[in-house]
Amino acid sequence: MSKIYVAIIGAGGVGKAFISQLASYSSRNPSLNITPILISRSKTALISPDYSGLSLSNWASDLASATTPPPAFPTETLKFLSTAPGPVILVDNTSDEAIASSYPQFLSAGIHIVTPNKKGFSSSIDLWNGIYSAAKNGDNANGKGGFVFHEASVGAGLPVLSTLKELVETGDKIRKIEGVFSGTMSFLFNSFAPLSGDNGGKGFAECVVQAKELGYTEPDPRDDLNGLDVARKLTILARLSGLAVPSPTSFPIQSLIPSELETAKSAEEFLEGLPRFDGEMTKKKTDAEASGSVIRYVGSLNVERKEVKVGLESFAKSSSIAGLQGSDNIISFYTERYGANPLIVQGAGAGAEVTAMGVLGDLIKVVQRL
Ligand SMILES: NC(=O)C1=CN([C@@H]2O[C@H](COP(=O)(O)OP(=O)(O)OC[C@H]3O[C@@H](n4cnc5c(N)ncnc54)[C@H](OP(=O)(O)O)[C@@H]3O)[C@@H](O)[C@H]2O)C=CC1
Ligand SMILES: N[C@@H](CC=O)C(=O)O
Ligand code: NA
Repeated sequence: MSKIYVAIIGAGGVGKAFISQLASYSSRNPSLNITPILISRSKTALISPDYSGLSLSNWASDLASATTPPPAFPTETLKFLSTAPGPVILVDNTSDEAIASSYPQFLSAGIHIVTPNKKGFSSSIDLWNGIYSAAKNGDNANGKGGFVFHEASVGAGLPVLSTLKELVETGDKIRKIEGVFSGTMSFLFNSFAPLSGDNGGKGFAECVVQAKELGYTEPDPRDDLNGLDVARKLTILARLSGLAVPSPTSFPIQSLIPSELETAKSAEEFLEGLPRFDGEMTKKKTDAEASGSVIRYVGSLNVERKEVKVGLESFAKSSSIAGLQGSDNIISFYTERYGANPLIVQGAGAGAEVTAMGVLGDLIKVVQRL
């Protein structure tokens, strides 16, 4: 079989785990001739200019000592990838909006895209339409377009988008989707406000720092705490359910960022100031406890009523949402076929390894279609 070229942009938490899973997949499937030709971070890159391929054994130390800047995006990168002598899969492991905005160009050039980056699918509806009109698994089925898959953009490696697509494609009607959609928010409230009520004296800000250290948060944790990460995931689910939500800010979102910290100039400045507001979150927690409940950050999409909502709610301790552990997500699909008993997907919704699994799973979907 001819070579399958892979270009990897972003080598942070998810990127590193992805490369290690790809190396293992590639060695278990040598006949596929998986050939990495680009591994880049924001300032440096490893490039194989003659397309012979990069070694995945020492890539981390090679990249750490590299001085070559990444090819300019999109023009130089597009030129390099579109002149490869075989199929190319671009893996975007960043959360960069500018990279996501170029997906239509790459797809139109026949380059396949797999990514956990939500930005392309949850920003303006025009970008969404641009991506799906260029993609082979969109409106460009008979053209030269590349395939695009983004399972890890919602619920990390959990089969959320594949489940939803299959429900829709087989003719079921989605009525409502609801649950916990953020690994960070799940971890925060499961550890700050556990069912037992006793969290060992941890403040909310301390839990946020821990979520960041565990690799659950977005590169800037304010993107989780302001509710936008969950709003983006619901935007993606809404669009796949047939609701053309114009943008992720076109419905109510409850932010957990104290108004005094809205002007913080960096994530570091924000995290430094956050402990001053621990009392506010502790009050919400104790108010809920007084009525035998716990607080959890949830979202819901009511397709029939065209309503999307994102925010904090109180849940009875016996409910499945209150009983989640760690970074677990729980996503309930209420559909015509499933009736009153929803189809439920549950499990870790953040973390490098489970997210990388979703990205590699998408790469395998592309490979199977080549
Ligand atoms: N972490 C998780 O649990 C989950 C993450 N995701 C998504 O996965 C993506 C990656 O997350 P994560 O790995 O945690 O984030 P990190 O911050 O750990 O990594 C991001 C990587 O992207 C690189 N990068 C950023 N901009 C550019 C650019 N313009 N060109 C090249 N490289 C760039 C960074 O470079 P540098 O190293 O130089 O800073 C870094 O290597 C995000 O879109 C996130 O939403 C989705 C589901 C779960
Ligand atoms: N920051 C996100 C990562 C996955 O999308 C989360 O916590 O869920
Ligand atoms: Na997923």
